[in-house]
Amino acid sequence: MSKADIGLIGLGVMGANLALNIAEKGHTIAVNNRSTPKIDAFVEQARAEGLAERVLPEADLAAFVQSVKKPRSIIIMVKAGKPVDDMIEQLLPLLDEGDAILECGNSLFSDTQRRFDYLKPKGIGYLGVGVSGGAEGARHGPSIMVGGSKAQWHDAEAVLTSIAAKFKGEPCVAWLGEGGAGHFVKTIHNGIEYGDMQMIAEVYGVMRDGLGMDAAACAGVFKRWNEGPLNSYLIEITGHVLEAIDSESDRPLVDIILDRAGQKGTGVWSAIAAQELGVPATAIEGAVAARSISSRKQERIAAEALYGKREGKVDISIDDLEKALLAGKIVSYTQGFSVIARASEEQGWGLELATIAKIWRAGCIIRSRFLDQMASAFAGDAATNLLMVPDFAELMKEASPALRRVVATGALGELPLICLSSALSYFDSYRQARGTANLIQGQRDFFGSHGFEIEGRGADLHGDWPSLVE
Ligand SMILES: NC(=O)C1=CN([C@@H]2O[C@H](COP(=O)(O)OP(=O)(O)OC[C@H]3O[C@@H](n4cnc5c(N)ncnc54)[C@H](OP(=O)(O)O)[C@@H]3O)[C@@H](O)[C@H]2O)C=CC1
Ligand SMILES: O=C(CO)[C@H](O)[C@H](O)COP(=O)(O)O
Repeated sequence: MSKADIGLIGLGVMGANLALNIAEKGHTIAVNNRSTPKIDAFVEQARAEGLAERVLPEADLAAFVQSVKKPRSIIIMVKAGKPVDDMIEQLLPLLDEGDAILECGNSLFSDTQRRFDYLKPKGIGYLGVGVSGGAEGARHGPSIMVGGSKAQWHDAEAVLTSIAAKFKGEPCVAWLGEGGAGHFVKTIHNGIEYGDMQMIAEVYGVMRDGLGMDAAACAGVFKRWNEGPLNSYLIEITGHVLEAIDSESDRPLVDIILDRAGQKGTGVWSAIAAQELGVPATAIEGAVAARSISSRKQERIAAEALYGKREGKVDISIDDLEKALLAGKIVSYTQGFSVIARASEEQGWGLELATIAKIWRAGCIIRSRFLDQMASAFAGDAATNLLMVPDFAELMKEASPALRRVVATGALGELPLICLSSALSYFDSYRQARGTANLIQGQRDFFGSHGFEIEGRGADLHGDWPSLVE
């Protein structure tokens, strides 16, 4: 084979599937992986899929780089963090000016920005590319969020567009902004994914523990919901997860999976970014906290023994649960998009919320019917807070009473709804013209002379507080 159109390093779950996708779309691809058995397994897979003639496997990194056409585009799809920096250092002496690295893992956006700045003076282009859709998405069409220099994007555009998911023919890929913009948007995508998953799990908890429904009955509800306004990939797979039976025990698989959620970092990064930007993202924060609580299994066992096991049924309709999920989701997406909008202002990225909603409509884990509505809403309205966009305000007016009933029922029925309840509290705080921070300002001035404002009298005023010293 002559030189490959593009190179890819890291044949794990995502890299292998992305490479097959690229080959399937007619591009020749050189591949490399740290451990060679993965290269052999990949070649076998490519052969089985009739794509071997477009694949150029190279176990030696220098030979791999040499096997790619100049100016080279090299995708890195390895574990995020230090492995990416190590890989860049290994590649640097092998690359020529004008070559580009496309880093497609879940990297922290500030790492991407640092790498971009480090490589620029060396004449090496760097794109930080967020890829979502899991193994299936990578193989058949992911959603792709690109950050970096626009010129570099133009060089990679044809390949990335060819492999991206399509929504009614429109490719779910876009250049979003300079430096770390793509990875920032991917991080918030994952934060929203955390919120969606947690709210779904909470509603499942109400069905299982509060309504006494078995896994099959819950599966039936999620399948039905997937036909309505909640239609989405995550609702769809929830139905499948709930109906799976473990062949060894003949029990629903979900009933024997340990209730301890893993997390690799993007949820936490989303929550940290939101806090640093001063944008409330209570749904994402609640979802991250819920995963952390879930991981403390032994503590929870001890606490249940101390406080007693909750028991008994609650009185809530399936219809209310569906609407509560919809309202919670609106709040969570409102928060996620607000974080993106604020970060864009601070970083000068010029991110377009409508474009982001559009490229999330297919391919990614949070794809849903709802995102199409959101893309139209952002396209037609300057508002960055979805709760103020007329269509979503109508939806919220209709669905929020159900969210309130579900949260109240959960509180009285001792069912944990950390994400749904924080979404409701955000909504109630956001729509309250006169809040309670007046008291906080009074307290701050009392103990620290921090000052407060009185309308018509000006800012930085102080109270004549009593001394508590005896
Ligand atoms: N799985 C998913 O659903 C998604 C994952 N991602 C992100 O994509 C990236 C890859 O994930 P995924 O494919 O799931 O991971 P896997 O665990 O399946 O594969 C990890 C890959 O990284 C390589 N690797 C790890 N450490 C090093 C190192 N120090 N030097 C060189 N290579 C190294 C591994 O090589 P070796 O075989 O030698 O160990 C392997 O090829 C991550 O950033 C992940 O967060 C993004 C979207 C979805
Ligand atoms: O990026 C992804 C999906 O969009 C990955 O699947 C990611 O690993 C999910 O995050 P976590 O492992 O923390 O649940």
